[in-house]
This record gives sequence, C-alpha cells and structure tokens, in this order.
Amino acid sequence: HSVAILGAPFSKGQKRRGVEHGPKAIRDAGLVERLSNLDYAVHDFGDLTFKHLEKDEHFMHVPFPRTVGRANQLLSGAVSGAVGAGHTCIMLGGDHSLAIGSVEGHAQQCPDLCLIWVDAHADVNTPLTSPSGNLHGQSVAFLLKDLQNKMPEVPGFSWMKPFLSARDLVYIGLRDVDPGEHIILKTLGIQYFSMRDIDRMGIQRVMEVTLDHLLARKRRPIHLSFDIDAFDPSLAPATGTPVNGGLTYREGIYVTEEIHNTGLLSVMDVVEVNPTLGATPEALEATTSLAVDVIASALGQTREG
Ligand SMILES: CN[C@](CCCC[B-](O)(O)O)(CCN1CCCCC1)C(=O)O
Ligand SMILES: [Mn+2]
Ligand SMILES: [Mn+2]
Ligand SMILES: [Mn+2]
Repeated sequence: HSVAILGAPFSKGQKRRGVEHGPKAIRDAGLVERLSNLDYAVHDFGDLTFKHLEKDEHFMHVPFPRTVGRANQLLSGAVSGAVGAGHTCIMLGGDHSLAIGSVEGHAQQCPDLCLIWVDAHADVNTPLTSPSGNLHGQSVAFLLKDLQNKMPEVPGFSWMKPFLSARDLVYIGLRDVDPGEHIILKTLGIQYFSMRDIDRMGIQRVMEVTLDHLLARKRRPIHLSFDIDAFDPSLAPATGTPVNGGLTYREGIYVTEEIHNTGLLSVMDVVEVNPTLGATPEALEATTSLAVDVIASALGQTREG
C-alpha cells in the first residue's frame, strides 16, 4: 500500500490569514512518521506552489475567484496524478475551497466516486446564496450536476464542469447551515446527518446508513473531505469558523475507522487547520495532533492494536 501526501498551502477561499500554514503544521505534528509506522510506503510530494494572480477582481461579492480557480486547476492535476499512480492520496489544506480541485482530480481517475463530507458546514452555497462570498463555503456547489442551472459562470472555473450527483454525497456533522444551503439540501434530497441526527441515532447507526446509502448498490472509491471544524472547538480550536457542539474525539475516530474498514478510501482531504488561530501552543498542538490522528485512523490505525 502506498500513500501520497500533497500539501496545499492555500487560503484565498476565505479571508483569515494563516490557513496556508496548515500543511506544514500537520507535517510538524509527525504525519509521515505515523503513516510509516502503519507499514505504508509514504510518498510526500511536498507542497504545491500556488501563484497569486495580480488582477483578480471580485465576482459579485466573491473574492479571488481566478486565484481560487487556478489553484484548484493545479490541485486537480496533482490529485489525478497521485491517484493514477496508484496511491491513496492525503491532501493537506489550506481552506476548504481546495476540495473543488481535489474531488475533480479524483473524479478524473474514478468517475464513479462517492463523497463523504465531514464538516460543521455544508459548503454548498452558490455565489447567489453565499452570505460571505467566501469560496470555502461554496465548494460542493461547484461539484454538483444538480445545481448546474443555479450556478453562474465564475471566472477562473471554466476548466471544469460539475460531475457529482446529489445521491453520491453524504454529509456528517452539520450544525451551521445557511438558509440558501438548507433549501438546496432539501430540494436536492441530499443525505445528511447533522449533529442532532448524531445525538438521536448515535455515530454507529449514522455510519451504517451512510455506507449503505453510498455503497449498497455498487462498491466504489470513497473521497473523504474532512474539515477539522467538524470536531468540537474544544478539540480543534485552531480553525477559522469554529461552531460549538461538534464531534467528540471518539465520534471522529469512529467515522474514519468505519471508512477504513470499507477498504475503499481513495482520497482524503484534511482542511481548515489554521495554526495562527490557536490561542496557545497547546491549542495548536491539540488541533494538529487531532488532524494526524484522523488521517492515521482513516488509513488503518486501530484502537485495538
Ligand atoms: C455557513 N456558511 C459560511 C461558512 C462557511 C465555512 C466554510 B468551511 O470550509 O469552513 O466549512 C458562514 C456564513 N455565516 C457567516 C457569519 C454570519 C452568518 C453567515 C459561509 O461563509 O458560507
Ligand atoms: Mn468546510
Ligand atoms: Mn467547516
Ligand atoms: Mn473555515
């Protein structure tokens, strides 16, 4: 088994500086060693170099559309290459706008992929519904075929077209969903498990229903897009949009253990670790070691030896 690590030091999908330092902080928390101890051949491809485009005017109230689009075009090629070379790919963010390129590149190799989005947020605003304009809250809208007629042509994204069906996506951890996003979730009938659902059903049942929904008809590669803000802010404080009442450590680890046990994990994004937002060195360390733990768990580290 071989694992490719791809660093994506990128922050222009949102307004807070510092998330571009996420890849280094996660590496510094011992990622390569942890994965090597799991008997993976680890290929660290290093960090991508993203060009900041000079003229990049807002599109409506959306900042840096061309820079974000270009970064994702680059990332798409890198993820496609890594998956095509037979690696399980770990993409380290950077903000969650990077999922556009990561999932698109994965789909170039695995058009039948399914997507599990673990996040406090749905990230499914369109430019027309987004309260902030920030593209890290719109990533899924760029992927969904079912939203094609609701999406304007955003400059910088002409290199791609939506490819994902709403039925091939499941959300886990939602607890801060904008009104326009709620309408989209309901209209498209997207399967989601909010924190309320997790309270009612328990994480074991949530994973059972999630994996049945996605894999019962046909087993296919899994893309896991993991926003560290899915965890409770007490566990992952160094992140840009913290929301109270998040996943416990054990719930997050159970999610990734169950995904590992399918044997189908193909690409995992770990995004939104912002080292500059840790109030203390301990807060930063808690966040980065948690990121390493969920990656290791997704790749087969067990609690039972
Ligand atoms: C919930 N939607 C937000 C957050 C997106 C978070 C992106 B992620 O990658 O971290 O998940 C927030 C919009 N709110 C901002 C504060 C006022 C109310 C709207 C947005 O800006 O779209
Ligand atoms: Mn997100
Ligand atoms: Mn989030
Ligand atoms: Mn964020």
